Amino acid sequence: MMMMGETWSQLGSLIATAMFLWAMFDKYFPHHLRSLILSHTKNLTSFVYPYIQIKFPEFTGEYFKRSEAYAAIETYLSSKSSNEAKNLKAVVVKDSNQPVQLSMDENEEVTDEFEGMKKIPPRTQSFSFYPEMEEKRYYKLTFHKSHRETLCGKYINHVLQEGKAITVRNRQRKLCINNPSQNWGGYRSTKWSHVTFEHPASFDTLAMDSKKKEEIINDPIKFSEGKEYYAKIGKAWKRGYLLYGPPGTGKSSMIAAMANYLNYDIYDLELTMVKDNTELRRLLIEMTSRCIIVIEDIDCSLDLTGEEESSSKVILSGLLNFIDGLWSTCGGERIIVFTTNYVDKLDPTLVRRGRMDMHIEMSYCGFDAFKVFAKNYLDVDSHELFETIDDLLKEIDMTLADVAENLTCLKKLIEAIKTAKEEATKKAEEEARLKAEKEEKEKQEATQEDVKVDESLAKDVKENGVDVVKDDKTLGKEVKES
Ligand SMILES: Nc1ncnc2c1ncn2[C@@H]1O[C@H](COP(=O)(O)OP(=O)(O)OP(=O)(O)O)[C@@H](O)[C@H]1O
Ligand SMILES: [Mg+2]
Repeated sequence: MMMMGETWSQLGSLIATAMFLWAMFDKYFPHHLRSLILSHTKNLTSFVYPYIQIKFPEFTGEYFKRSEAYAAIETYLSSKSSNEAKNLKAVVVKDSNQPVQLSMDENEEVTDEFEGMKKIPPRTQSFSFYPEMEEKRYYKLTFHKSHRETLCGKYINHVLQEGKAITVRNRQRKLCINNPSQNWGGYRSTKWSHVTFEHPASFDTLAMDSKKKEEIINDPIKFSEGKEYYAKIGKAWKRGYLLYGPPGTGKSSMIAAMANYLNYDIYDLELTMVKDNTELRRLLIEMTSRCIIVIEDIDCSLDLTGEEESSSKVILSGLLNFIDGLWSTCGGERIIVFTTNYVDKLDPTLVRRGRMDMHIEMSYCGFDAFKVFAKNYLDVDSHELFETIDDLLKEIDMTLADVAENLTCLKKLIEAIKTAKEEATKKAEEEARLKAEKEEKEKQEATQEDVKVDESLAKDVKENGVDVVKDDKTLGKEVKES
């Protein structure tokens, strides 16, 4: 404790002396002498520490969008740091040529070499990684001032380009979901959590009408190649699809096939977790480009009836603003997909043409769709039973999920379709019976009501001696008299 007290008192007197000297310097040295001394001090400092430092913060802008430069440096360093840094972070990556990817841990520093500048002591340039108290993370590039020109231009470009190239090489697509809002706060918290997207669906495995499928495939392909076209016509580079149809007809499979084909990330936006427009905007701004934003069951997500009305309307307006308002231009190269089982329930403003560029109906299994399944599941291109199946499918609405489930062999499928048909017939008969019963009951109730009215009228006549007809006449007389 004594030692501590002494240190503090020494420090105090040191500060007091420094302040006294500064005050004397400020008071007695003429202005020109002062600037001369200051410039010499600067030169001296630069001689003693001839390094320049550049910071690359993780987040930029009002909404703290994660900086692309930061991400590129992070990736670039992951390829450099494993030889040098002592503290590393490991991420296991499936199906990659590098199953474990290492990157610099916090407070680490690595030295890099560029264009033969490695001989210059003590180091050419180094990146350090510092989390501060407020958790603002950044990479700091330190280099000798004699390399300023090369390093500020060429080297930084090299790092960013290399970082992006590594990202493309190691690219694993992400399936992101929005976090519950209580997890927000601080710089480091992300609005999205992600897992690696590994859905096996492709346009080849997607069963549907072949002509329709071709149209659908061509559209996103044209879109993804259309950067110049969108710039030329002055439209934001994005496209909206509305997928509608009964459950189990392939809406989610279609989204997965699109993402796999285009090599896009998927952002599965759960609107019911979004509390207001600000939150929505922050989520949307944090998405990477080249992604598909999916809002499943949009009719359930935006409950426009009852208590939820006001907040849902706000979210709806924010969503529309993002689809084709000013916010739509941020990010670029995005596909927005809404799915619903009930297209009629949707707010017309949301699905009007131009807002959702393509409305795609996913319907029950037809013969074309069945043929895709037969090929994929059984490796059969044609078969004598195909005709029977074609006829049966025309008579019954069967979802693709049900067909897929029963496609262990053609005979079993035929049995399943027949059973489904019988069940559907029974169900229809039962519904017709219930409807007839209901109508009959309503008819009977109506008759009983009429009888009751007649009885009460007769009672009135009996008790009061009032006759309706007579009463009417009396009334007519009164009117005339008045
Ligand atoms: N068109 C299709 N092509 C290939 N497989 C399909 C298709 N439709 C359905 N399936 C099969 O049925 C399963 C369910 O399909 P999917 O989840 O895509 O349906 P959905 O239309 O999104 O249903 P929901 O409306 O319930 O979300 C899939 O895992 C897939 O195996
Ligand atoms: Mg689905």
